Parts: sequence; C-alpha cells; structure tokens
Amino acid sequence: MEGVDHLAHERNKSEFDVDAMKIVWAGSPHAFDVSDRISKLVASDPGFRKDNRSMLSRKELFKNTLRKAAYAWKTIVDLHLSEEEAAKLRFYVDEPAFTDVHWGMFIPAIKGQGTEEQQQKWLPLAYKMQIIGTYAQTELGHGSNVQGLETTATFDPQTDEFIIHSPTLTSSKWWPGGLGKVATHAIAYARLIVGGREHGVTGFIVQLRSLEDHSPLPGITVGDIGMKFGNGAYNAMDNGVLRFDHVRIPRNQMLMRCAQYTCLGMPSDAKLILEPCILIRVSQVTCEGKYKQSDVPRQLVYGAMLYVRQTIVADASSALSRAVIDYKTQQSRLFPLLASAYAFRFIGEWLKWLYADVTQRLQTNDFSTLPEAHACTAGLKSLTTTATAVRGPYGIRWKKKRLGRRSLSSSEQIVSPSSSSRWSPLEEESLPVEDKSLEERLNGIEECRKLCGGHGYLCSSGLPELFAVYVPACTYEGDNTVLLLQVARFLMKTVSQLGSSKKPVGTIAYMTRVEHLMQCRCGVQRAEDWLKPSALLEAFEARAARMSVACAQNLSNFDNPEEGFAELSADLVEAAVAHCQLLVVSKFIEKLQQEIPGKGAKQQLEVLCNIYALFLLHKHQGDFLSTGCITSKHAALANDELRSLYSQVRPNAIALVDAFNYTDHYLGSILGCYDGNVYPKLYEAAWKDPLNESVVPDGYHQYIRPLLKQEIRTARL
Ligand SMILES: Cc1cc2nc3c(=O)[nH]c(=O)nc-3n(C[C@H](O)[C@H](O)[C@H](O)COP(=O)(O)OP(=O)(O)OC[C@H]3O[C@@H](n4cnc5c(N)ncnc54)[C@H](O)[C@@H]3O)c2cc1C
Repeated sequence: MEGVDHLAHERNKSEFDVDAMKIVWAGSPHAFDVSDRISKLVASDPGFRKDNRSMLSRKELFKNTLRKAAYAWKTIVDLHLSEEEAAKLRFYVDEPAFTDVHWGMFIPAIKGQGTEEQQQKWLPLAYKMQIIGTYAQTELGHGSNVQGLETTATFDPQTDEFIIHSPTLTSSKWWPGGLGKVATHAIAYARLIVGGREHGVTGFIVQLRSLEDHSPLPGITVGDIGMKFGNGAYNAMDNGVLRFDHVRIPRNQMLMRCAQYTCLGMPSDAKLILEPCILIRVSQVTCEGKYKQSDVPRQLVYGAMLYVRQTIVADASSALSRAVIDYKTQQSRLFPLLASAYAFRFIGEWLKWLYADVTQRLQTNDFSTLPEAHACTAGLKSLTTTATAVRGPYGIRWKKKRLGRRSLSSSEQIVSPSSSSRWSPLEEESLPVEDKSLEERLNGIEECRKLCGGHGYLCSSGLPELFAVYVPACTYEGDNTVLLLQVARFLMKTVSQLGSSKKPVGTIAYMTRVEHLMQCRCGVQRAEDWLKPSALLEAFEARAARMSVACAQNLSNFDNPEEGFAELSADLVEAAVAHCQLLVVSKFIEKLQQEIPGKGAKQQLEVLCNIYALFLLHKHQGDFLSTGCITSKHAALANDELRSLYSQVRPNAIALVDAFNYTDHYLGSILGCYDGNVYPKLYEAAWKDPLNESVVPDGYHQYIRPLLKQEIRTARL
C-alpha cells in the first residue's frame, strides 16, 4: 500500500508544532532551509544510492565510494554550492570517505599550523582537490601517546631539506583515513631533529603519490590496513599504513606558523591541562639549521583539535537521533535516548558557540578561557560518543537493591576541601557491582537495535551499519577515557585553586559555591518538585563538586601527584563524567530559558530536559546517594516523576522524531522509513540479497548434493 502513512494515527496524537520543532532542531530557519534542501537533493539523486552498501565486496564498496565522492564534487561545482551547502551535501551523502579527512583535518591543519606562504601555496590546491590530503599522526605503536611517536624528520643543512624516516616497524603510520589508496599528500607528524638535537613532534607536508600516475614516490611504502568492523560502514574508508625510507622534502614543507603578534606566554592552568595532550609543536628551522621555538602559542595548534571535537559532539546527536527513529515501544529504554538526542543537539550548538568565542579570543592573545574550552570539548566528546555508541568506561556501579541501605549523611562522607580526612566513592561500604539492566541503557544505538528485536539485527534496519560507522568515534580524536582524565586534571587544578584569588569562571563557576554545595540538602518533597530547574541543577552541581573534592583530597595523600593520579584514575574519570553531565543538563536548561516559538514546542523540550536529567539521576543514583546529595526518598520521588514524564512524551514520540527532518535516504533504514510500512519493505529487501540471485546456491553441487546423495567419501572437497 504505497503512499499510505501507517503512522498517521501516531502523528495525529502530537501536541506541538512539528515544523517549529524542526527549526529548533536545525538551529535556525536558515540552517533548516539549507539542510532540508540539500538532504532532499541527495535523496532524490540515484547517484547517491546507498541501500546496497552492506552487500558489496570491499573492493566494490571502495570503488563506489570513490565514484560518489567524485560525483558529489561534480554536483558541488555544477550547482555552485556554497561552503555551507557543500558541507551539508557531504554530510547527507553519508559515507565515510577520504574527503572527510581532506576537508576535516588536512586543510584545518594547514590553516592552523602553516605560514602565510604555506597557506598560499597549498590551500588553493587543496580547495580545488588538485591534491588530496590525509592527516598522519597515529603510528602502529603510538596512539594516545603522541610523545612516543617515532617517525623522525632530520634537517640536512647541505641540501636545505628534511629527511623523513620510519626507523622501526612500530613507527609505521597506521590508521590515517584516505591514506591507504587515495591521498597524494599527508600532514605527517615526526620528531624534529636539528643539529643532532631533538625538538619534539612537528607537522610536515609530505607528498606521497605521483600526481601523474598515482604511484607511491620513492621511499614511500603505503597501503590499506584492511577490513574493519561491520559490513559497509567504515570499510568505505581506506585507513592506511605508511612507511618512510629517508624521504627528502624541502625545508619549507615543515609547518612553521609564527604569530603576527607578541606572545604573552601561556597561562599556568593552560599548561596543566594541555601538557599531557599537546605535544605537537610549531617551530621554525632556518636554512642555516637554527631552531627557533615559534612565538605562536601552542594553544593555536590546539584550535584544530577543538574544532574537530566540537563537530564530533554535534555528530553524536545526529547518529543517536537516527537510531532513535527505529523504535518500538519500551518507553523507559527509548525515551531517555530520545531526550539524549535533543540534549546532545543543544550542547553541540553551545560548543559551536564556545569554539567561535575561543578562536576570537586567541586572535587577541586572550587564553583565559582555553583550559575550560579544552575541558569542555574533550569531556563532551567523550560523554556524547560513549552514550551514543557503547557503554562507557563509567559503568553503573550500584545495584538497585543497595539503594535501600542506609546512605551516609553528608557530614559522614564528605569533608570540606581543607580537611585532610579521606573519602573515596569506591570505598563506600559496597564494592562496585554491575547492574546489567541499567548498564544496557547506556548503549544508545545498540539499545535501539535491541528495541527493534530481531529485525534490528538485519542490515536493512540500518542499525548494524550505523553502529559500526559510529563506534570508532569513541577512539579517534582522543580515546574517551584519556580525554576524561584530561578533564579530571582540569577539575583537580580548579579545586586546588579554590582558596586562592583565582576564581573559577564559565562552566566551572559552580565551584565558587563549593562550601554550600558540600553541605546543601535536597529540598525535594514531592515528585513534581523535581521539575524545578533549581532542584535539578543543585543536585547535579553538588554531586560534581563533591566527587571532585573527594578526588582532590585523596590525591593530596600521595607524595607523588602523578602516582596518585594514576592510582585514582578510575575515580577521577567518574568525577569528570559527573562534571560533563552537569554541563549537558545545565545547557539544556539554559536553552529553555530562551524564547522558543511554536505551539507546544517549549513544553515538549521541557519534558525531554527533565527526562534527560532525571534519567541520569536514576542511572547514577549511586553517586548521588553516596555523596549525600540526595536520600533514597528523593531518588524514589525522582523515579516516580520520570515515569510520569514518560507517559507525557508518549503521544509526541513520533512527532519529536519527525522534527529531525531526516529523509528516508539519509536514515537508510527500512524500520525507520517515514510511512512506517515496515513488513512489505523487509520482505522485499530480503529478495535483493545476492544469495537470492539464484535459486540453487553456488556450492550446491560440490558440498550439498554429495551430502544428500551419500557421496561424501568420493566428493572433492
Ligand atoms: C576509524 C578510525 C579512524 C582514524 N583516523 C585517524 C586519522 O585520520 N589520522 C590519525 O593519525 N589517526 C587516526 N586514527 C587513530 C586514532 O587517533 C587512535 O586510534 C587513537 O588516538 C587511540 O590510539 P590507539 O589506537 O593507539 O589506542 P591507545 O592509545 O593505545 O589506547 C588503548 C587503550 O589504552 C587506554 N589508554 C591509553 N592511554 C591511557 C592513559 N594515559 N591512561 C589511561 N588509559 C589509557 C585507552 O583508554 C584504550 O582503552 C583513527 C582511528 C580509528 C579507529
């Protein structure tokens, strides 16, 4: 029954203006217009077909990706699309490809770290795709540990060149997207050696392949690292391996940006937070072989990372919202995910603003907000990608039945920042235990797959591929645990400065009220009291502050802070999670203080915001109870309110998903198609499987018939 909307009865139940909500989701009427127009353009063009992707062999898939990338470029050029429209087009083509790294990492690295001349030379070529770039940082033996990179770049003053070399197997570049088969150039990171002295890890522009016949240049060994998780999915991308054998490049291909302004020096707290992760330098080497530490603040290099991470946070909401659309009904499992999709959308929007603000400040040598911006992008990247794809490093640690136990009063558990007594969330009377049923709820896309029963396991549901494409986001651009540890450093630094004149600002400003937060008691008396933003905020702030302070106290018991940091890393990660969750909740609440036009739109968002916050409170009630922020009575009331909120969102669920405004093409899911006519489509899709191309399968004569005919002993196997 084509053309019939099988979900019309659901849509009729909706209590708000879906078109207004589409604008809220998109961010502005203009953003909605661009997004809507370009998504429809992609969806209606057979050149961007993707429904057969998971059935293609790796070679076919890859070739098809090459064709699509070329076709997308042709479309962009033919239609004179703006940069914004072109980016949207690549987004809706929805296929990991070498172009992601070219536009998302290679070009930003040249912009951020290249000199004026380098930008003038390389950017026009890159913008026209006359060269295709990759970003080669990770090595076979070194990922998060950037300091350990082994590739060397040795300056030869005789020829005014650098010699790029991979001295060991573990120094082989490993993973860069687009490297395997496509990239002609790389930003390769290597240890800079000048006059026999090492000067840290630096970026170099290195040509890899001939621009005439695409063959690797002398001294370059390059290839693809092989099949990855899932069918289709990230296998469209040629993640590559690369070795250098004394490859010579001109000196002016070292990224040597220098500041056009006087450097004011790095603020001390920027140092603390950046040092463990920012090990890439921008410096200069003169033709005489003189090394000069660049006057460009290292923080500027860092800008590129902030950019990529804030885009990853925005993508998390998209990936989760695509999975959410494929729902059945189990409300307590599904609605928190729906609420999370909206929460991540708004925090992504706020991060975009934060990135623009930091970038502007950096231009005027104002580094004051950089440590905070780093903590926000790192922590939120970790939080949102983990919640979207997989269970995070911070599993549920408390069984529900434990919550019936007496919870310690705040004075018993928490000590003031100045006190030296010890409190550890891990030491409280119980040992960490796992609650499988709750734990499962952390897996956004995977949870949606399970909600769809067996059908979710079919590739035609789109969910296996969505998961496979999305799951590496927990690793790339900074492993999620490593990022949370960086947030924890920021928190520990903040706590250590609480008594000083340096006041915490921005997202960490709540720490100025630490004395109150260490002692406050939750004022909730009835379930609906949990709907007050002030009650929610105070509970989340108190939990975050108390966990950070407890970690700081425990750290102070170690003579060697780094040893203490390693020993307490699991607690530190949890404190970082508490801080990041507070951030998402508070920005959702802030969003609701703005004007949101459209009948009922704001009310629906309020319901979602409360679901998001109370679900987190329920899921992490071990933290809230053990730190004495709430009692078990408050936890029970929160749960009552959560159930009531689920029934409020129920009639609007489909409309809230409609507000994502995804085309069936982009969604790529039979279970999620707009008209809801699922079964005929599943049936039809089954017949398209290559195994069904013939009635008698390939292999019948060799392997099945001999069995049936009892001729197995004479069969040629
Ligand atoms: C799909 C995909 C695309 C990628 N694209 C690129 C690319 O274009 N260019 C590029 O250069 N790289 C790329 N990478 C590589 C990526 O950046 C690295 O995988 C990432 O930095 C993690 O490094 P690793 O794999 O060596 O893991 P490791 O850093 O070795 O981590 C392994 C484990 O150790 C833990 N761990 C590591 N350090 C610490 C610590 N200090 N404290 C506590 N725990 C720790 C981690 O949590 C993790 O569980 C890509 C990776 C993937 C999966």
